[in-house]
Amino acid sequence: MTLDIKICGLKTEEALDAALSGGATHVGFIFFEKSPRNVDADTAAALAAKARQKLAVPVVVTVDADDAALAEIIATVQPGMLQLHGDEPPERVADVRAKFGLPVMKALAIRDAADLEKIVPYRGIADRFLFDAKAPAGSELPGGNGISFDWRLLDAVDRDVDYMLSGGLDPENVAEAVVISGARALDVSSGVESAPGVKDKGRITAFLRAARAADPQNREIEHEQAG
Ligand SMILES: O=C(O)c1ccccc1N[C@@H]1O[C@H](COP(=O)(O)O)[C@@H](O)[C@H]1O
Repeated sequence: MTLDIKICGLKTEEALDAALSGGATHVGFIFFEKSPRNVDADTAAALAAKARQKLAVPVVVTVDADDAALAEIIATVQPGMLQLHGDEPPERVADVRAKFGLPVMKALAIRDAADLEKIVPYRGIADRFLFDAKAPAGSELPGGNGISFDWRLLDAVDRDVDYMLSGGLDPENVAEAVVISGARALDVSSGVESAPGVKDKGRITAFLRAARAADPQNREIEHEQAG
């Protein structure tokens, strides 16, 4: 399996096209009013439809959203996955999964080894985890802060835990992140922007290229083809 790569916080067709043509497997849409990446449901729906045509998974990102808000967003956008990026407890994740019939990726904030224990009550409930860095004190955003955590911590994660690595990734550090963490899935937002909420298509392309080049699976394939 080659890397899953999610480009998050998309609001424009230009950025979406850069993500899709660079081989993004997932594209994320932020539904959080305080975020500079907040998008309206109709715009996200049009972008999601185009993503689906290219076999990329549209992911709706919410923060402690209630059922009414989720129902409206899901009906309009028709995502393939939900990313719950707030303080949703395991019961709420199970409830959302059951009510909306979509796979759920639960975001967990990581700073040190003890934070990885947060996985335990969600195992068997969340379909996937998203490990993001803890937001800095005073930030209004639970994600999208461009901050990394120590990728070596992920050595301790069981191999059967399906997760995306996020937090402060960018075209310059993603190769190192792949090598150090061993992650099989990546998620990026602010690291492919020219300003908060403004995606940069050159940085999206560079990120995808650098991540794919660092993927040990790709290197194996290239090696087999050469030999
Ligand atoms: O990006 C946002 O504004 C955001 C707002 C609310 C919840 C989650 C958000 N983003 C998620 O955080 C990760 C990490 O972001 P970054 O790469 O460090 O900028 C991002 O990939 C989104 O999934």
